[in-house]
Amino acid sequence: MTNAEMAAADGATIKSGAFGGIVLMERAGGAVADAALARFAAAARVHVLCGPGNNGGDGYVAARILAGKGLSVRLYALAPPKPGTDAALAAETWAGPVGGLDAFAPDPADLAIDAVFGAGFSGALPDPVQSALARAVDRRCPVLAVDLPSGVNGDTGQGAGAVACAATVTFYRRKPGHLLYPGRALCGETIVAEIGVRAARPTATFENAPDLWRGALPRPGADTHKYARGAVAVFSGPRHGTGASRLAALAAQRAGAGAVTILGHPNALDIHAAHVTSIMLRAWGDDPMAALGTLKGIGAVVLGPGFGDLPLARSLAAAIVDDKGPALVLDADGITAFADDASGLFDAARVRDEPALVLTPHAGEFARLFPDLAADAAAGKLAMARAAAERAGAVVVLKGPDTVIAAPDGRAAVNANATPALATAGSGDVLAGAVAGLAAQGMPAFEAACAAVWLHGEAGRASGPLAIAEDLIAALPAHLSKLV
Ligand SMILES: NC(=O)C1=CN([C@@H]2O[C@H](COP(=O)(O)OP(=O)(O)OC[C@H]3O[C@@H](n4cnc5c(N)ncnc54)[C@H](O)[C@@H]3O)[C@@H](O)[C@H]2O)[C@@H](O)CC1
Ligand SMILES: [K+]
Repeated sequence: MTNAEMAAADGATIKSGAFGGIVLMERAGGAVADAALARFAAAARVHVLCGPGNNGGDGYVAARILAGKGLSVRLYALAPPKPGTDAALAAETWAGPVGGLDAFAPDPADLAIDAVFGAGFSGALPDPVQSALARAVDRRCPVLAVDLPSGVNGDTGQGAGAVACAATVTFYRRKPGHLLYPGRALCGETIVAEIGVRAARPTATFENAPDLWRGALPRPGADTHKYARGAVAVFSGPRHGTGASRLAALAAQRAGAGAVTILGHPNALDIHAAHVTSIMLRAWGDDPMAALGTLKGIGAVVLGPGFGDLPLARSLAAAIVDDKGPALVLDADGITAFADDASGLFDAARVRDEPALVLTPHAGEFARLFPDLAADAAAGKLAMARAAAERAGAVVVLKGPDTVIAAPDGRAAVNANATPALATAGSGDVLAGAVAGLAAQGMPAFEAACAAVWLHGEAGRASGPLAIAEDLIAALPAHLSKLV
């Protein structure tokens, strides 16, 4: 849930009359105290740093509970809570002294609880907070964050001046900032505490996990045949650039597509022929689009990996999207081909009721296609991907350690299972092929992209830190077959 969605859920829960805000705050502070006792019960002293809002309120509650359990607790406030708020009520229950942040002098054997800012934070971290947090790091005192490490924006994960925490206790649902970098790394272990909040309305933001798309995975019936199981076409690069398209084609097969064909210039197909067996090869003459037209029942096309010829990629992609035929996964050179002007492609893509175009840019390619969105870095990766998806009428897979998958209807998922092993040549080609393999089997584009990104992450984990792209392909089926 975004910060605003969480505030709305809090508000609706309180309005429902089940219990007041102070009860939620007692539960939130109680969950923080529980986490502190479970992980840092031996702390010589517990320093609680409180801000002026409800995040600080949670801190006063936690301080009172921990002191009641016999721990040596000190409390420091950036500013007193505003009168009349739940935080002011919570502060009244703290009977001990309140120091200023400058009095905070931690030791390595202590614990610091960061209750300065949470969901209500935006903008820049004030200097006194930044220097207090930096003292905890300098003095090697572990930090337990309430809701978010102070300075991390819950919507974007951006966090200038925030420090890496040992653990973070958040409430009800994680926020995008817990999954997007650098926030994800700054949170440490993230603990989600149920405090009795109930959602006001459904959210459009998800962690990418099988629950989101499992129901849409292809499950072929007994009467199926190879073309009905999903036919994919992959455009090859030139003679000395065939590997990327081969990886995409193999990945499409391993994602379950029943018939995969590589289309290419005859001299490139000679190279493919020496490598592949169950993949079909189709030569194009002067007209690659006509060659595509001769293939049976194509459900998805991959264009871009190792393709090389940008003008040809541009005209092919435009023709495929105009045709309202198969889904198109546009990757790598296919994206770069539209760097100067993608408006025609996007206009044609937006006509479809269901998105049939999938763009899989990394940050650099994204900036080529959407320079204005990329320039507004403060908006964050999630907002960027959402705006791009809406503009392009496409599912946008904005790749990275925290890949965001966004649909034109506003849904977006943040992926969290990737490992550095995926940063290897050909890894993106495998992903593009897996998206196409699933889409060709009739999976809607958003679900297909989410599933492919997740399976790619699992394949990376299973293949270990030294995985190469070929290993990822080999590891795909084990993870997919567990889910169908
Ligand atoms: N009923 C609720 O809404 C609940 C909220 N909870 C806690 O409440 C928190 C959210 O509370 P709030 O909405 O009061 O927000 P916060 O307590 O996160 O921060 C709001 C305060 O910080 C100030 N602030 C924001 N950005 C600043 C900046 N750049 N520089 C200086 N000051 C800045 C604001 O003026 C305001 O005083 C959550 O993170 C969670 O910890 C929990 O107690 C559970 C229940
Ligand atoms: K905090």
